[in-house]
Amino acid sequence: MTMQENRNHPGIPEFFAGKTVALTGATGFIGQLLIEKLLRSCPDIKGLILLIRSKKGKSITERLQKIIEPPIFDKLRKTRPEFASKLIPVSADIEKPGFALSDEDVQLILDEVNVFIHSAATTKFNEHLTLSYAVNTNGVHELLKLCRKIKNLHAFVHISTAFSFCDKSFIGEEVYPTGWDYDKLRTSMQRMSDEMVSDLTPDIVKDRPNTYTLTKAFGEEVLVKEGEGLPICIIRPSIIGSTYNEPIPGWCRSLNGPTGHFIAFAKGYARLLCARSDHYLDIIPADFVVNGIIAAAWKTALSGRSDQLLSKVSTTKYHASLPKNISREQLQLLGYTKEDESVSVQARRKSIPIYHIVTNPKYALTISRMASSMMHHFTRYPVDNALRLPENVIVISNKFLYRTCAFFLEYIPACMFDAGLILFGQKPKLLRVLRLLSSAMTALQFFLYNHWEWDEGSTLKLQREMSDRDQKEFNFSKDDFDLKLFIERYYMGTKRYVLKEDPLGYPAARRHLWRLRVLGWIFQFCVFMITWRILIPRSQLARNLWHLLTSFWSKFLRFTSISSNLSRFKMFH
Ligand SMILES: CCCCCCCCCCCCCCCC(=O)SCCNC(=O)CCNC(=O)[C@H](O)C(C)(C)COP(=O)(O)OP(=O)(O)OC[C@H]1O[C@@H](n2cnc3c(N)ncnc32)[C@H](O)[C@@H]1OP(=O)(O)O
Ligand SMILES: NC(=O)C1=CN([C@@H]2O[C@H](COP(=O)(O)OP(=O)(O)OC[C@H]3O[C@@H](n4cnc5c(N)ncnc54)[C@H](OP(=O)(O)O)[C@@H]3O)[C@@H](O)[C@H]2O)C=CC1
Repeated sequence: MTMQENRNHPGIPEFFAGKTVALTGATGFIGQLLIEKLLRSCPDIKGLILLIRSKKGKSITERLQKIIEPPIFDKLRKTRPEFASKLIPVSADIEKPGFALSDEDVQLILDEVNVFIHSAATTKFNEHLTLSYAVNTNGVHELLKLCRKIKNLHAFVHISTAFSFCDKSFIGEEVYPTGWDYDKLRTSMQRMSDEMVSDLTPDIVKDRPNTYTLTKAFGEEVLVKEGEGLPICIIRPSIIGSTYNEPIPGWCRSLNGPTGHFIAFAKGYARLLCARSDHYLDIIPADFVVNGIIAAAWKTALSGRSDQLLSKVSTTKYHASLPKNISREQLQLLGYTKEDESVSVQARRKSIPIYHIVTNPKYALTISRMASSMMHHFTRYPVDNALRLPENVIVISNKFLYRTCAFFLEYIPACMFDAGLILFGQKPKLLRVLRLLSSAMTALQFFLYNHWEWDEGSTLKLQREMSDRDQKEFNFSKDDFDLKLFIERYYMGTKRYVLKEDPLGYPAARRHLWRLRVLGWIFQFCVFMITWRILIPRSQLARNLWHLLTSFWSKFLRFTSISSNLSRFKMFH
């Protein structure tokens, strides 16, 4: 589809008019934003079928109410108060066969759905492989079975991650082989106990940092191997931050990604970051991701099946490297395969449209610049009740040095603080927070030490193919993107929506910071005096130094009083 041809096609809102969209992951961060954006910017959409599971004793209707509660729906509440009537919740658990959908709900989906967006995933990095596989890999397999039966499906949008192939440093628009036969692996895991799977996980995960990225990569392979004939596309966002502009700037809601660390630094819980300071942190605004997803659905629907393009694609043979600590026989039993793939599978790896929604080094900030820009916000817009004065985030790349510094600068003060809390009859908390942070830091480490670049060809082409109006309404272009402003909004959003602090509470927070600063000076002075008083009776050198200092001090005082008397004398004469 050339740009000119495409301009004659319906625009995005026109395409969605009268269409029904099904969405998994509706309760998630991206799912919630997608619902809002589709209802706001595609007002004639017929409806949204939301696949939700009941959780923690909450029914799906109760959970739907929670989805539309946050302030991101305020605009819609004002302009289209009846918007919720377009939302149809259906009970679906991705971990279960056929999502445990009722017959009526299956029929509703088959009859009504035109666009399917698959956003559900377990995003926890350290999830048990069996559960991660069930949701992130088998979920895709179950969904494709369902989609094949849908009467009028125009597009299936699968949300993956820019890190699904993070074992490579340049990530192209293709689904690389993981080296595993995911189906055989599933069968093997079914025969094993949870402990056995846990023991083997490091060998299975191999060059990847966690089960999340591996099972997401498998999810993409499912699309390659089982999605033939369907109008599929894949979205790969990098680290999703808060919203940049819409529906409100700075919207975020969990500690995922860097948010937890922003809070820890702002509150003064932590001061150190174990990372390569010259590396880029590829954080992308959530509204760019949502707009990219909607635009990709539109484009996929207009382009048709991805395998129509098969003939144009050349094939390459891949040779994935073998895991090291496990024998070849064991590996083959588990499902590791070196078998050659059919030409059609090889071609599909490159023919499924893939959209990288990333900042890429051209627009990203290095970790050290991000840390210093954060520092500026911490003091300008302080958080309430900071524990310690937020100071410059110290980025240390050497892991041993980091641990040593963390012991002195974070753990010892935390122990002292917790001891103080216990003394005043309160529950200790700082050590627990530091332990959580350290677990998060270990989990995120891989992303702070490695460097990636992504091919953005299809994403840029997609932008060019949108009409001027749609480019504005569904913006994900970085042309006018101000990363520093985004980081500021992200931080303010963290404060307002995650910490739930009053945006007008700065004067009190600043006064609190000032008190902390004075307390810090008093503390440093006391520590100095105590150490000194201990040293003076024991060391001649300390005594000499003390005399030197006091004599300098008295000379200085005498000099200033003489010079001020002199100047007074000059004034009067
Ligand atoms: C100045 C520059 C800064 C840069 C700063 C570095 C940022 C570098 C980002 C890289 C990010 C890559 C992102 C890839 C892009 C996707 O594709 S993935 C999608 C994003 N997914 C995530 O971010 C998930 C990350 N989180 C996890 O994997 C797990 O929660 C963790 C961190 C490993 C902890 O797992 P766990 O020990 O099993 O504990 P879990 O039950 O999950 O949580 C326990 C507690 O920790 C808290 N917690 C969870 N996450 C965090 C956190 N990040 N911090 C603090 N506490 C946390 C929870 O709220 C919970 O608190 P309580 O409710 O008990 O009070
Ligand atoms: N956030 C990020 O930084 C990035 C995210 N992504 C991808 O984007 C997508 C959306 O992420 P995000 O919204 O942030 O994730 P969230 O963790 O906020 O949401 C995950 C969603 O998946 C649902 N889900 C998980 N397990 C099941 C299950 N067994 N049955 C039904 N639903 C289930 C959750 O439902 P429930 O509320 O019931 O648990 C929730 O709605 C994911 O595919 C993720 O991999 C990619 C790159 C970065």
